[in-house]
Amino acid sequence: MPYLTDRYHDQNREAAAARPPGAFDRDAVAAGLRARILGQDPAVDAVVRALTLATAGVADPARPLANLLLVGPTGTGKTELVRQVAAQLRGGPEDLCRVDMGALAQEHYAASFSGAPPGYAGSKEAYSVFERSKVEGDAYTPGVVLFDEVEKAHPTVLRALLQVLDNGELRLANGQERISFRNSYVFLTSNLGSAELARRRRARWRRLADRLGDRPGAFTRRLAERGNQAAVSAALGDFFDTEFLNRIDETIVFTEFDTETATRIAAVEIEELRRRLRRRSVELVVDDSVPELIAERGFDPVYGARGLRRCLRTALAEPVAAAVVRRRPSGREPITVRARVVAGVVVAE
Ligand SMILES: Nc1ncnc2c1ncn2[C@@H]1O[C@H](COP(=O)(O)OP(=O)(O)OP(=O)(O)O)[C@@H](O)[C@H]1O
Repeated sequence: MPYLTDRYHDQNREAAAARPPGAFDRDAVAAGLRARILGQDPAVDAVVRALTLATAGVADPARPLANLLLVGPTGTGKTELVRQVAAQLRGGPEDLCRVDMGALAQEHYAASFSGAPPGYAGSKEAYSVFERSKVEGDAYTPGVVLFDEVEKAHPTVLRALLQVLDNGELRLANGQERISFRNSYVFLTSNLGSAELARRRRARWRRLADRLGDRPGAFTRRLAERGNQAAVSAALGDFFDTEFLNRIDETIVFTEFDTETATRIAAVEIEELRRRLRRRSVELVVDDSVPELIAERGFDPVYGARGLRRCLRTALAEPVAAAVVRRRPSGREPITVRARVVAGVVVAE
């Protein structure tokens, strides 16, 4: 007799196949992702391609809707892209099942991936690291699953993950239940190859510095990108079995971004701050010099955009907060705060 959960998943898949046509607006999704993920157009395009293939029903029904491996340096938008996919397809950027594979590096924690075996505490409750509703979605909504820093997981977890990537199912260790990933987009992130990319970048800059004035043209850039792809593939090939890599539909390489992209990201983050303040009746007016200052101070190619947020807090949010409490120690009457750069620091008044 088939498991009840199997029946549920079969129904789930049929229902998913019957999603009303037009529910996925490719252009709107692409524009939404591009507005939030800056300087990584090839990565956004690759994800939109995968979503389109799956929505058109081209994907193998016995596997996840797509298995995508996102690789590249820290702070370049890998996790953020998955969050934005969840925002586009589900209830918001937090509406996804995120599994921190770094936390499953040791064998005794690794067991939580597929739950407790029979006879162990928790086996009846079928606990695992997965939130079923976010993995399985429903008739109109796909699941979104993110396995972060996949290279850090214990080998037993990687073996179980293979099941997920291959059959779109995870049999829980209690032997009685399964979680279906067949209606999910599965994303995996990894920093493998990043050290090599950084080394290549340094070498490139050294060569360029030697030839002062010789700016990289489109051809040189394409050549460098191809070299980056090859460096990442080599690092992945050294670490993962071919068996694992063969189950990935596409490997998407994120690249380090430049100061111009960092300035645009700073502007997006500032917009977010303005929205938060507006909810408290504070209108923040920011001079163009502010995002430039934040990008200049907070951006470091090694840490990507991670430093930007920290810098935004210390360089802009703190003086703005001080201005708000100075001018409006209590109450909620609307005020306008202007922020501009004076002698290298943000002045808010
Ligand atoms: N390309 C980008 N466009 C817009 N914002 C970005 C981009 N990259 C990074 N950010 C910002 O930086 C923060 C950190 O980025 P994110 O978590 O996506 O990094 P990551 O590539 O997943 O790094 P890690 O490998 O360390 O997990 C995000 O919350 C986002 O605000």
